[in-house]
Amino acid sequence: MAVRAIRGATQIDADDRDQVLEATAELVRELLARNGLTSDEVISVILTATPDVVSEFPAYAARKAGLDDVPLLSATEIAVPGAMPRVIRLMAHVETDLTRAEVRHVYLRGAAALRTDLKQL
Ligand SMILES: C=C(O[C@@H]1C=C(C(=O)O)C=C[C@H]1O)C(=O)O
Repeated sequence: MAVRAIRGATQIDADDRDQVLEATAELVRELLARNGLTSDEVISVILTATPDVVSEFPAYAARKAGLDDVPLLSATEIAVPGAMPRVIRLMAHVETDLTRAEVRHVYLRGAAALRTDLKQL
């Protein structure tokens, strides 16, 4: 069993609380499913939102999505001029037998355009 880091991101259409809740839940769900994980194997998750997203804490959304006993933290992504708007990102540390090469990073919706270099299944 090793500790691995998994990245993910998604994009919402507007800074709307329901969209933050729903898109973050989808991101958490896909991260767990694509990597064969349960919440018991998640050590911690840091979530960021671009500065234009203030309607809800992504960490709250992740807890509501099932990570209820996982340490979570929300933070703001830096405001790089011209960067993609309304993006919620996550970095999860997990315990898994997956090798680093087997880990599936999860880029959903418009955020898929951020990392076209990553293999996605
Ligand atoms: C490209 C992304 O956005 C930014 C760039 C990153 C990178 O180059 O690794 C990571 C997070 C963000 O600061 C991303 O989320 O993957």
